[in-house]
Amino acid sequence: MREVRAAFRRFWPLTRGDRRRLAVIVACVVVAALAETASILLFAELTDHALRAGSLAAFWGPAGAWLGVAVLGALVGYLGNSLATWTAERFVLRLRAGVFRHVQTLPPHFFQRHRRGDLVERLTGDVEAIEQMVVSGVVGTVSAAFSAVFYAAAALYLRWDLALVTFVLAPLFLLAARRFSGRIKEASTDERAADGAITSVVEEALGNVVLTQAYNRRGAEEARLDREARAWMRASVRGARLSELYEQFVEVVETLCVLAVIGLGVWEISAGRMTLGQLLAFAAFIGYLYPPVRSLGQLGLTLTAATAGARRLGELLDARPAVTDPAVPVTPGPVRGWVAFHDVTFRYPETDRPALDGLAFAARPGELVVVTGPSGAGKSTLAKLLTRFYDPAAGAIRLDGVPLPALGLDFLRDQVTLLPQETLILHGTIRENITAGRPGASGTEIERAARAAAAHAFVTALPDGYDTVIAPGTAALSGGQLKRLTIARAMLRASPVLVLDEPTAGLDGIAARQVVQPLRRLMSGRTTLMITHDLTLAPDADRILVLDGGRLVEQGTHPELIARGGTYARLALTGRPAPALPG
Ligand SMILES: Nc1ncnc2c1ncn2[C@@H]1O[C@H](COP(=O)(O)OP(=O)(O)OP(=O)(O)O)[C@@H](O)[C@H]1O
Repeated sequence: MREVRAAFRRFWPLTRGDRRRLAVIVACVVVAALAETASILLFAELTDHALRAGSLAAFWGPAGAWLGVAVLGALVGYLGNSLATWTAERFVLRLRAGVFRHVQTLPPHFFQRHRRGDLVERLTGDVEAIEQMVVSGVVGTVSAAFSAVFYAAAALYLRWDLALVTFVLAPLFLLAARRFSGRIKEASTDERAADGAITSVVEEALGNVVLTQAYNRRGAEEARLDREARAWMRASVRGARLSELYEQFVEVVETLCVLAVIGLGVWEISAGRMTLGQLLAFAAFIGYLYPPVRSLGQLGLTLTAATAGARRLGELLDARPAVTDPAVPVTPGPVRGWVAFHDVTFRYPETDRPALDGLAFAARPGELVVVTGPSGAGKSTLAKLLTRFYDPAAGAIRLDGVPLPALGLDFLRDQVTLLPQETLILHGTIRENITAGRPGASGTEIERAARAAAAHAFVTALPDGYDTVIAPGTAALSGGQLKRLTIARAMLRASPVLVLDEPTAGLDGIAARQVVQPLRRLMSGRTTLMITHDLTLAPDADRILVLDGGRLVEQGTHPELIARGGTYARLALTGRPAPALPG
């Protein structure tokens, strides 16, 4: 119950803006319950005055009133339910948008540590589970509570002594619900986790379809899905069985209660202390009273099941972004592109070895700095720090003399364009893919960027030209062509600093050569940090940094470093790092 309260406290504020609507829903629910109560009392009147007496004259009055009450109940029922659905969906919309907004700010290591399918499940299934608790849960509780109170009051009004007997039995339902809730929660936690695992397996298998087929791993993937699907099936069947068991148990208890009332009633009628109409109405109230009491018990079960989703969503919301915007960002004039690393040390969360250790260098506006070194040296980490995915643990990074954390994040990322290792393609047209660099760019600007990226010719050769729809993993274009589209996208950005992470990675010799000219055009006039193992462009560099184990081990121009005969010379000549020294 403590967990339910905590989850409720966390997510209830999201109903702000809809509270008045919730009040209207509650009012509708109350009026509907009142109408139901009135119709049962009218039924008693009809039985006693019209039916038993066989009097048509006594029929019209209560019949008309009953019809009126039924129409009123139908109207408010419709209004209340429509409003409740609308409010519940709005809640889901708001919650999902909020969680999605938060997830988008999380650092790269968060996404490496969580399976994507599981995150998808949290943003879909778990979000809906919380709605069940917060909106539908509240409306359901209020509706059940008011109905129970009205029916109980009417039963007391008809026969207080009989009513008290039936009330004594009501807590049985709540006791039963309590007994079942722990086990149902366990089953639904397992079910939610298994849902996430299934989505992950399907997502991963579809993403890796080439590996699956080429290495004959279809059987293994099917077995993986089967394992997760069976876990889901077990949890789902267990949950359904428990709910069904609870339902049936409650059904029997309810029958017992109704029989007890009828038995007592027959006795009362035989003694002349009760009319048939009263007994029928009384039995109807009992029949009506137990379902809301039962749903109050059931609600406890729904709530405990929803806390499983709330906990999973809470984990997402509790993950903190690695960097935040400054309260009052510095807004410098036009950035020229001075980049300086001052003794920068950085360690990824939960690792003990620094990925960068005391790194210091500077780049002047328009300079090309090539960063090379063996795998795992910290090169990509340097790119992540300059684009501020993380802040250094020690030291500082400055852009035009301003420490990066003092600049607004959006501003910084407008100044520093990152071309990451992977060719990132959006689902959309080629035009949309290029304009992602600068939304609102004109057709002429797009074409100019595409020409500079040597992409215009192959794009216009496509039947749909710039309107060709492409998607991640598309086969419509080659790896080199897609790379040139991403260069065109970067070209559109008027940013003074450029970070290229392995721009020729994954391209063969010819494709790599085809991107060299576009890259030169892209780099011209911009301060560029090019991270690469491919040293084709190294002779153009104003400076080459050689990293190893997170440290800067050599620095200089191509001829200087070749003459020195160290790590760089070995990398340039053999493409391989120097062998590690023994000891
Ligand atoms: N998200 C992460 N969590 C923990 N450690 C990480 C993470 N990313 C990188 N590392 C570690 O940091 C070190 C530097 O990694 P980095 O990716 O910067 O190397 P790199 O020089 O770019 O390598 P490569 O040339 O293979 O791309 C490595 O030891 C790596 O294992």
